[in-house]
Parts: sequence; C-alpha cells; structure tokens
Amino acid sequence: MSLRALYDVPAPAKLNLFLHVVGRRADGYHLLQSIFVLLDWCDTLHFELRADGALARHDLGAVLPADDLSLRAARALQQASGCTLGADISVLKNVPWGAGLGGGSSDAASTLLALNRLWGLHWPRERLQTLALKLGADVPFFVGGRNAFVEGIGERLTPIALPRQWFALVKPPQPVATAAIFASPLLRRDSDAAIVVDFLADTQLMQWLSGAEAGAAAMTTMSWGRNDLQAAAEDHCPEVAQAARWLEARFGNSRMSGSGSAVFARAGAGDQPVATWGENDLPPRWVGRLSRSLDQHPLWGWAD
Ligand SMILES: C[C@@](CO)(OP(=O)(O)O)[C@H](O)COP(=O)(O)OP(=O)(O)OC[C@H]1O[C@@H](n2ccc(N)nc2=O)[C@H](O)[C@@H]1O
Ligand SMILES: Nc1ncnc2c1ncn2[C@@H]1O[C@H](COP(=O)(O)OP(=O)(O)O)[C@@H](O)[C@H]1O
Repeated sequence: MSLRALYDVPAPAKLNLFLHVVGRRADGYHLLQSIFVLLDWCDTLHFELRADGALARHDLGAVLPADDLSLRAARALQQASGCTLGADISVLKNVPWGAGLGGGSSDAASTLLALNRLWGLHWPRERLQTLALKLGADVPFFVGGRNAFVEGIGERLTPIALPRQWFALVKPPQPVATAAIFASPLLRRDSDAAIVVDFLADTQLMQWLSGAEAGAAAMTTMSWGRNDLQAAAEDHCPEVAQAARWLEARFGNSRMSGSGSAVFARAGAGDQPVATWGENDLPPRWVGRLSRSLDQHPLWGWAD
C-alpha cells in the first residue's frame, strides 16, 4: 500500500563548533571549514499527499515567508523528478530563524527526504544532496544526516563520530541575515590568516573534539578554533556580544553559531548539563535552550 501521509517529521537544528573562512570562490561565495553538529532541538513537519499536483504550506505556529524553504524544496524536487503528485506541508516552527542554527535549511532537507518517500521516488542520498545545494549551502549537510567536518561552501562532508554533548544556546531577539555578514568589511577573507585544517592529521583538534584534551575540562572550554564571522556579526548586532558575555558568566565559554545571532556554550557530556539558568534569568524576549547533540539525524535511513 502506498503512503498517504507522513506526520511528525523532525527537522533538527545544527550548530557550528567552529567556522573558518579559508578562501573565496570566483562567484563570491566563501569557502569554509567547519564542524556541524546536529541538535535535539527540532521543527516538526507534516506531509499529506495531493493527487492534483499542488504544493501548499500551512503554518502551525509562527508565520513563515510565503515562499519558504520547505515549499522551495518541494517545488525543486517535483520539477527535477517530473513527479505529478503534490503535497500539503504543515510546519511547526520551534527553532528560531536568523540564528545560525540552520532551521530553514533543515526544513528544506526534511522536506526532500519526506517527499522522496511519500512520492515513491527512491532517489539515493547523493542525488538529493546535489539538489539540496541549489536550495542553500547548509542543506546537503542535513540531507547527509551525520555530524560532519564540512568544507567547500557546504558540499564536502566528512562524517565524524562525536561524543554526545550538552550545549547551552541563547538567541537574542534581533535576527541576522547571512548575506549581510558575508558582505561585511570586517570579515576576514584572507585565507592565510585563517586556520586551515588538515582534518585527520590535526591531533589537537581530534583531542578537543573527543574531550581528551584536558580530561573532563575540555568539554567546558572552547579552546580550539574560532568563528570567523563573529566579529562582523557583533558589529552588525551588538546583542551577539551581550549573549556571549551572558554565557561566559554561566558556562565559562561561548561561541557564535554560523552567521548568528545565536550563541552557544559547551555544557558537559554527562547525563545532565554542568549548569543551567533560572526562569527569570534570560533578558526579555531572548530564547534560551539546553540542547543535546544527536549521533545522527532522526531521519537517517530514509534515503538509503
Ligand atoms: C554561515 C552558515 C554556516 O553554516 O550558516 P547559517 O548562519 O546560515 O546557519 C552557512 O554557510 C550559510 O549557508 P546558507 O544559510 O544556506 O546560505 P545561503 O542561503 O546559501 O547564502 C546566503 C548568502 O550568503 C553568502 N554566502 C553564503 C555562504 C557562503 N559560504 N558564502 C557566502 O558568501 C552569499 O552572498 C549568499 O547569497
Ligand atoms: N522554513 C523556514 N524556516 C526558517 N526560515 C526560513 C524558512 N524558509 C525561509 N526562511 C528564511 O531563511 C532565513 C534563514 O533561515 P535559517 O535557515 O533558519 O537560517 P539561519 O541558520 O541563518 O538562521 C530566515 O531569515 C527566513 O527569512
């Protein structure tokens, strides 16, 4: 029996443990090196089959842009596959946007994975990833479904095994537009000045990732690498620096994710985070969350 609907499809957020700008392509896109980690903080999507070929989105909470990334992903897959089926897509948005947490990109990836199944297309993962890159630089990572060392603009993925870890995340109210940060005069674009990682050969990085650098303390420091977009984002949005100071005071470390404005701290690898905050501690309208990393995407296996 063919599928009629898929409910409660998760779209997890990500964060960038570090993000180095290591060069620039001829078309102006910046070449990056980063470690992307999946989080247990997710949007939820529902998909219902439509025989008339139409694609429609329904917002179950926050109102999304009319032509949002889930709808664009659905249209791209429909066109590329020549499929005559359509879908009603409902989105319950939990992950803040303009945050550097990749929520919109993850919605797009989960839409590709869900419609591949609902429409019975059986595209392999690599084919979905090629289409995903046309939707956004972060989308292939979410389709890939594994924590990864990421290069290029987001298309070169080396899966890595990381210990499950806690992260404390705060998102000040002001969103940050990715394009504005990459266009900033404050952005370091000199690849000589950036740290270029020879990923597998860098024992210091491997130790830092595995928490072995200084025993348990390594999980609560941010001693390796940096986010090269952070200075530009702090200039554009002073609340980013305020969020970093807020986390430093509670967790002893902080770093911005992606192009911001969310900032995170490592908060331990045990059953519980090493610290937390009280209900009234967050400044007004800030969103805060203690989140655990995932070993793999909840939809892992859907594209095999
Ligand atoms: C910075 C990162 C790191 O994970 O994430 P976010 O902050 O968005 O989560 C990504 O590289 C963002 O990827 P994504 O959000 O998909 O960006 P896109 O929509 O493809 O690009 C928006 C615009 O940013 C600029 N851009 C983007 C990526 C890149 N490597 N170089 C760029 O110069 C381009 O001007 C592009 O038109
Ligand atoms: N489904 C979606 N969820 C969130 N943002 C979306 C979506 N579709 C389009 N967008 C647009 O994409 C922008 C970036 O969203 P997102 O992928 O969450 O990126 P970031 O990681 O930079 O926060 C948003 O500011 C919003 O205007």
